[in-house]
Amino acid sequence: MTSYVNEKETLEIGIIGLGDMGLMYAKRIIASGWKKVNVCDRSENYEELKELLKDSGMNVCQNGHAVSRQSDFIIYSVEAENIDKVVAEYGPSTKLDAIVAGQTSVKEPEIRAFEKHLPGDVHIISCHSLHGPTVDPKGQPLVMIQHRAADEKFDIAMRVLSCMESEFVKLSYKEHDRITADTQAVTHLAFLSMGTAWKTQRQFPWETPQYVGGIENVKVHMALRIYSNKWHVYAGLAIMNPSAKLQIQQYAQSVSDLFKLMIQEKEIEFRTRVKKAGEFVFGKSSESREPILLSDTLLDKFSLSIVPKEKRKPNSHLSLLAMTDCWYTLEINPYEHMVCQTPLFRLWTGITEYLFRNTDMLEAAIHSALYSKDIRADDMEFYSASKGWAECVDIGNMQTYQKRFEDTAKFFESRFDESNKIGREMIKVITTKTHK
Ligand SMILES: NC(=O)C1=CN([C@@H]2O[C@H](COP(=O)(O)OP(=O)(O)OC[C@H]3O[C@@H](n4cnc5c(N)ncnc54)[C@H](OP(=O)(O)O)[C@@H]3O)[C@@H](O)[C@H]2O)C=CC1
Ligand SMILES: O=C(O)C(=O)Cc1ccc(O)cc1
Repeated sequence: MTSYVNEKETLEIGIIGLGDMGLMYAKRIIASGWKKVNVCDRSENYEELKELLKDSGMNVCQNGHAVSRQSDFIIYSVEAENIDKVVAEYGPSTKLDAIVAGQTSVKEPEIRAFEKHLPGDVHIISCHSLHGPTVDPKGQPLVMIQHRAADEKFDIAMRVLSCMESEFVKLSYKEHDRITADTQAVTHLAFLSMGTAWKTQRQFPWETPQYVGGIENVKVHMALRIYSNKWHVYAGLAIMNPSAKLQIQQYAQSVSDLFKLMIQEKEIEFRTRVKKAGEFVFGKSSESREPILLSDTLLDKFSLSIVPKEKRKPNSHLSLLAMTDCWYTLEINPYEHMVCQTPLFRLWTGITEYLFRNTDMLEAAIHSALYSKDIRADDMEFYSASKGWAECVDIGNMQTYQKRFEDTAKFFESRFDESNKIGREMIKVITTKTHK
């Protein structure tokens, strides 16, 4: 990649939407020496942001027109739900020959908005950092989509975004949406369902013996991590991704099929189905790999629980058995998606792999799924929750999603700070010690 003399002094970079991701991008771009960074949020936030960012080196603008008129590389970092409206408003002001990108988590609506509202003489390159704003971007995947852009413009975008020190992954927007439907939308659905099931039971999982220790800690902290974030991020990437519906439906179906076999105690059918799926996903292909996850014992230190470890009870791990069943049914190999892994997907695949590679643990889960009456209630609630979430995504109503999300989030609110601290540490450990 050739870089140009004085490029960092002269190239104007614009960011529209100064929420968590937009601000993180702006700070990193400035920190790596780019001198002209024009930013804005909604006009009504202008005065407040101008004051707040007066020493940041950013040029705070009144609105997206001002950013678009003067910037050579503009990144929209707004809610997926708003992308069409926001691009319709500011897109026509885009500077001639500029590059326009978007940071939304789902690309089909973003690309559609760009094609519809941007002038023909601007370049379209999209991007997506596959991690949240509090995760160190270094080494994390950063998807780059050269949709309608000259190579020379794509090089500029890569030079600017190299400040993230992320791993670039070049994809088309369709590939992006297909992969993230699996890595993100389904993963989130499983954690959302766990949260809803716990809430419906009025149960803090760390106070219950079957959720104590080891990989249970991953379930608890990642579920709470999602619920402590903004609902629109998860709603957008599930509801607006055309590829997500099928995968989400299949996950809910897998939960339902397995649960039915469990309550009928159909051991042979259940066992055969679980083993067949496990062989497909984790059999030959994973034997030669280093396991993704750290040991169950190491994960024990990430606990919110005061229940002693000896009091641990077996768990059916219905959520993980269903994930494997879903991958098998859709013939998805999760390892092929690791190029687009998010920390959550890595942990989710990691605990599923851990269960399937540990014969004793898998046996205990199968036995408990079929015969432990005391966890039936939890599994029943998980089954209903996953069905409810899948229906909610299928119907596609953002307000319903918001209500479901916030209802559960409220139940866990008092533990967010504590859990997020542990969750961040967990992600740091798993990404630094076992990356790639
Ligand atoms: N959070 C995450 O973990 C990740 C998020 N993403 C994606 O990045 C995008 C931004 O997410 P995130 O930063 O978390 O969300 P935020 O809600 O924190 O940020 C979005 C910002 O855009 C602002 N905005 C809305 N309309 C306009 C407008 N017309 N002009 C200027 N600003 C506007 C919003 O204002 P207001 O709040 O008033 O609407 C808000 O400040 C989303 O599409 C998300 O899917 C991608 C990777 C990770
Ligand atoms: O790791 C996850 O899946 C997260 O929950 C964080 C996240 C949310 C949205 C994105 O577009 C990318 C990452």
